[in-house]
Amino acid sequence: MKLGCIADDLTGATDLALMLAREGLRTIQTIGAPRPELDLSGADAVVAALKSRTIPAMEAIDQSLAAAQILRTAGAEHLFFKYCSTFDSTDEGNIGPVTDALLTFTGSDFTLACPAFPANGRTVYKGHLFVNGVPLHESSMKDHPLTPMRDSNLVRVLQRQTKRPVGLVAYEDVEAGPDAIRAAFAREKAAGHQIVIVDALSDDHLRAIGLAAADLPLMTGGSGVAMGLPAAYRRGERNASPASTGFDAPAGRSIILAGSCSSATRAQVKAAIEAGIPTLRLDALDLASGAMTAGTALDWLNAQATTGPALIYSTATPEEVQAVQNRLGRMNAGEIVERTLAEIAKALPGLGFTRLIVAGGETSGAVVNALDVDALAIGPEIDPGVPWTRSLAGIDLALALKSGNFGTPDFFLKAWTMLR
Ligand SMILES: Nc1ncnc2c1ncn2[C@@H]1O[C@H](COP(=O)(O)OP(=O)(O)OP(=O)(O)O)[C@@H](O)[C@H]1O
Ligand SMILES: O=C(O)[C@@H](O)C(=O)CO
Repeated sequence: MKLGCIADDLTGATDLALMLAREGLRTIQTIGAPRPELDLSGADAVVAALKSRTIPAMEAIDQSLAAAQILRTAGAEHLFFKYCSTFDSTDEGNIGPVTDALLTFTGSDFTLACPAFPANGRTVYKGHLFVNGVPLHESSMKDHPLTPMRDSNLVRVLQRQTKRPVGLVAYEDVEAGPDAIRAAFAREKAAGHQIVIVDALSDDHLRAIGLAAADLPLMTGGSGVAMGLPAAYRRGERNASPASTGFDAPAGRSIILAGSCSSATRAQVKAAIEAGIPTLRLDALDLASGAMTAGTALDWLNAQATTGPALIYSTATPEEVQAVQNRLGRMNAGEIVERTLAEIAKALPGLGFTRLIVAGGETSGAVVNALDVDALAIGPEIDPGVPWTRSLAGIDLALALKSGNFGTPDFFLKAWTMLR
């Protein structure tokens, strides 16, 4: 196995697995660290999806190291730590602490950190992260329910999370190509920097970074910076991207579960409502008081006559989320909603639902754990960063696990048309 990847959330893992598969690596995604009985012998890359983005840093380190050990034992030559393209984290971590621990694990003292993903509007320039052209701290990420991002300067953000000195490889070096990037790595290393934020504004930049960094024992970043790795492993030869074609899915009913409150998900919920999809809104305060339960939602679902997809969502505006968090606390509010969506998900196969779209990384983690899904085969891309997937064992399900901020407004409507 060339590459063992540790992703800090589920939709992030799917995003990375899609990138690697699309660029030509035989890729398997596992939920949690791979179980020993899973046959990984045919895989060039394995992406282990943790749910470690917002847990205490020590726990994130323990889980990441455990996954790293299993991947290494399974033959992984290099490791990749995947986090969000919007660098979701707090001053307590977990990007810095997990990177530190994985550097120590790999016995190395240098890596890069690059969340850029231009296809989804994430670019890094002079160390500053932009989301669709807007500095991170002015984007909707400033209001994220769990990891509000209030500083766009990633050198500063990461330096608050690690004692290892953080440097920058800026646009000029990246633009000049792989050799210049390698020289910049050497320069930064000589200056004592152990982690470098790397600028990237385009896919060409990402491919150049991939070529320059493919030999590092550890890479960290969004899925974008993995784009060049498969070609680097093939020594520069490009892979023809498979066309997005139909995907065989188990027969059954379709449902959308949305726990993401991102602006993209809000637009997708709005479009679904406007298109007349049956919808049920979960109110976080009602869930907390017990006035509404998973049972309420399941009763509603049973009462739906339509054969088309239904939507259950807790998606709310930043003001509504703030009000809920003031009453319940940030993590507690998130957990109450996640627990309810997980409880609903657990009952879905019994009601004949086999085709699911889930919006939100934390939400997807909760839902897929509830459904006992172990590993996923990666299917075609619905939108950049979001593939259809199919469970590899256990209950046969087609799953589209959508990162909060990904997808066009009609995502909840159009994704179904790819299923056969
Ligand atoms: N109405 C609400 N009030 C408060 N918290 C909520 C509400 N709805 C959802 N949440 C919580 O907000 C968090 C959203 O995180 P999640 O990772 O699912 O979405 P996201 O951050 O938009 O997606 P991604 O991580 O893929 O970028 C979850 O913990 C969820 O339970
Ligand atoms: O990198 C991203 O933006 C996504 O893959 C993600 O991690 C969202 O949770």
